Amino acid sequence: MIRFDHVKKSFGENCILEDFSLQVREGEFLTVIGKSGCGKTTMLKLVNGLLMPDSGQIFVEGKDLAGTDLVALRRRIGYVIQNGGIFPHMTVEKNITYVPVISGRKNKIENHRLALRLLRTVGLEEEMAARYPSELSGGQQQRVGIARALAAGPRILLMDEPFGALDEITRQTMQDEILRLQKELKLTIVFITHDIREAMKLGDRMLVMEQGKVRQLDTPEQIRLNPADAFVRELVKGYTGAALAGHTPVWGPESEAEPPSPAMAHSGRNSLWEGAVDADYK
Ligand SMILES: Nc1ncnc2c1ncn2[C@@H]1O[C@H](COP(=O)(O)OP(=O)(O)OP(=O)(O)O)[C@@H](O)[C@H]1O
Repeated sequence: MIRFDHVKKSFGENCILEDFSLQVREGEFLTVIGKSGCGKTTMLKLVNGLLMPDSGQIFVEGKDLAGTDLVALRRRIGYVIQNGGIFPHMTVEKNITYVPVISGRKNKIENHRLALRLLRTVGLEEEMAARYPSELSGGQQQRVGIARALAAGPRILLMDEPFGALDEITRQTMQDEILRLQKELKLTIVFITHDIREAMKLGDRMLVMEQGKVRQLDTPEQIRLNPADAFVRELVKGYTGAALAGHTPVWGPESEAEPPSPAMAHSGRNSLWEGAVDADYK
């Protein structure tokens, strides 16, 4: 479904991905974990053409992105970020139908029905369609973000720390919901997280990244049982320890657990994405 072939991506002098190769299978749930700044978001943005590689090739659904209409591609691929990335000045319904509308689907009755159906799909009441994002809880906003990403009927969903800002109970509910949606809609999902337990729970396979390189790509079970090196072992040790102690280690500001190294702590950089999303679809 997604293939990176020897991809290189730099920002100026700063090489972020070098000789990066990866295949994501159709219908797979791939979780991606690694230190802050190791290139996870860069990798994700390369999939929907928000960034282009310096060299190497990227294929989505078998097509080389180099020869693809990137605007059309972005509208076809669902994209969910922390806090949902929904537009505060639009009602929930307008948010959800945003991509269909800018893609030319102007029938108001059909769009209204679509919004109500998607609200039900993500477990929200239909009466929320008329509300503004400020009138929703964080978890509800995240659901609206997912509903919006699903509006164009994507086969691929890219999720960048979507549940990072949620409390533990809401986060677990959302994790179960996204697993249900993935099976129901047969989605291929690439999901970035800083939470090792989330990565283990959701992923059919897990990609552990370090400095723009694949450290290990395998099932959560194999990664737990056979960590490829000391870096992965450290990561898994955090998971096992936390599981025994009964809490989730989150490499973020809200974490009670120490991250494996200070650099592992999350920078919270995703908030920079807010407001940029509108442009991303155009
Ligand atoms: N548009 C840009 N211009 C210049 N440098 C960038 C740009 N986008 C990202 N970077 C740099 O590239 C590196 C990788 O960033 P990226 O966002 O991919 O990391 P990440 O692994 O997703 O981090 P985090 O977990 O903190 O979100 C960082 O050093 C970042 O500062």
